Amino acid sequence: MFVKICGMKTDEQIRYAASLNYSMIGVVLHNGSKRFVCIEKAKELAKCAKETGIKSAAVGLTYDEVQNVAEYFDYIQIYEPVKTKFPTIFATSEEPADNIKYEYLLYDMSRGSGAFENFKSWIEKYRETIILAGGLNANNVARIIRRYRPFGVDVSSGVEDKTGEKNFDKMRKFILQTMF
Ligand SMILES: O=C(O)c1ccccc1N[C@@H]1O[C@H](COP(=O)(O)O)[C@@H](O)[C@H]1O
Repeated sequence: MFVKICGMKTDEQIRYAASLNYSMIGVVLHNGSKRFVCIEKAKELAKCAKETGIKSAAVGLTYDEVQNVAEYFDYIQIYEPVKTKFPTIFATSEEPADNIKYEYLLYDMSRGSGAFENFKSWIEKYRETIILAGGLNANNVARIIRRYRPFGVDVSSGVEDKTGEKNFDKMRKFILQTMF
């Protein structure tokens, strides 16, 4: 199971995610996010991910938000269907048109809000390739995996504590729930 964790803000968080065998980390460059990091910090975090061997994604709502750091990351994660020269995680809550090109398809209604909503029925067609996100946590992820059998899952709020910081105990419990 592919398991991505989003909203990394420190080297320590990245190293811990790598030690737990998360598949990919995300660094958020959307200015309105509480997980926003500046360009220089994003470059540092991308370097740390490379050192640990974990894959990395620069996350923004638009290509404009990630384009200045894209070359430092393995992927960009964007919510608009633009063609770029970078390997792309296309994030959407609508079924993608056939002409949209991406390396990974991410279903995400939440965009880092932690809100869970039932997944739309069109995702069933993509179950072998899709990554599911939106309000996942250690209490619901195993049920979602059993129900949809997706390629992967992605989490952010569900592994944070009340202050909005990544919680190492929740990170560990989450990934354990994806292994069965
Ligand atoms: O995490 C953010 O702040 C964010 C901002 C802008 C676009 C996407 C963002 N995060 C992505 O949303 C999913 C789901 O988040 P959550 O688990 O419901 O909090 C997350 O995994 C990121 O890929």
